[in-house]
Amino acid sequence: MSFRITKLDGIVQFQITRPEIHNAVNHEVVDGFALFIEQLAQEDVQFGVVTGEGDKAFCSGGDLSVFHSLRTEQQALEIHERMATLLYKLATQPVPVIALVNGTAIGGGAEIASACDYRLVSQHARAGFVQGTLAITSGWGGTTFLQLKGIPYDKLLKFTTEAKPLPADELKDLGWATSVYSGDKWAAVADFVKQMKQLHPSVAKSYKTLLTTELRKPEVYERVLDEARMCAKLWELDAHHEAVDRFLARKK
Ligand SMILES: CC[C@H](C(=O)O)C(=O)SCCNC(=O)CCNC(=O)[C@H](O)C(C)(C)COP(=O)(O)OP(=O)(O)OC[C@H]1O[C@@H](n2cnc3c(N)ncnc32)[C@H](O)[C@@H]1OP(=O)(O)O
Repeated sequence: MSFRITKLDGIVQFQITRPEIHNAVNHEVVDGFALFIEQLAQEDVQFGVVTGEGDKAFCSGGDLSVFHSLRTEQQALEIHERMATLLYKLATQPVPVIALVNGTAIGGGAEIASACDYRLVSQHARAGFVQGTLAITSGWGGTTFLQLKGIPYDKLLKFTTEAKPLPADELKDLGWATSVYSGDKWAAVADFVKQMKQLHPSVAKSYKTLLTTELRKPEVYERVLDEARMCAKLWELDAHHEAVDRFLARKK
């Protein structure tokens, strides 16, 4: 199985369990995300956590060996619209979700973390929208989420266009990392939620609902779908397919 969902003490955890390929997202992980979002709707759930197995990678984005078989704009649009819709649902459902960025978060992996409410980033982790190195753009809503969450326009434009992973301290300066931790990731989560968990679950859910009023407007979901459409349009071009070919052939 490419993911694991566990529930303990009011916290539902979603872990990508593909450490051998830096927790890249395949179709099974996408299906797992849909299940995770369903489980967040249970009455006794206070927080969600998304993380990657191991200590090297949170998620390295779409699995290039799987998604490389998608050649046309229409073929790419299907998976991008599905993932963008799931991340929009994650961002707008009432339960606060923590991205426990235990390692490299790049491409769609950085978009997944961007859709979460908090980003708890390991001191050794790096994160970036590297899609540009493959001649495409973010396609799962990540840029829209970050703009709506208040990352300054010029900083966000540079962060996306440079397509370069940043270290934890720069992610904090950017306003992407909520906080930076060192040591055990689960202890970091426990410490982060300690005070909030002492209050009635309705408090955290109500404040998230209040603060996502803008995000929940229909025109924002349309913007997220436009982001998927933009990526799919670039996906079809030779520049993208040649870049992925180079990545997959680099060790041969
Ligand atoms: C809208 C989202 C968008 C989309 O899906 O359309 C994307 O997310 S595009 C994909 C963006 N992600 C990438 O471009 C990352 C590609 N991977 C890397 O740059 C590196 O693997 C890195 C930096 C994650 C780790 O580098 P390192 O040198 O430490 O390790 P290796 O490169 O040797 O990786 C080990 C092993 O994992 C495979 N791998 C890693 N990431 C992916 C991936 N995203 N898809 C498929 N396979 C991946 C890598 O090929 C190695 O496999 P091996 O068989 O050992 O060569």
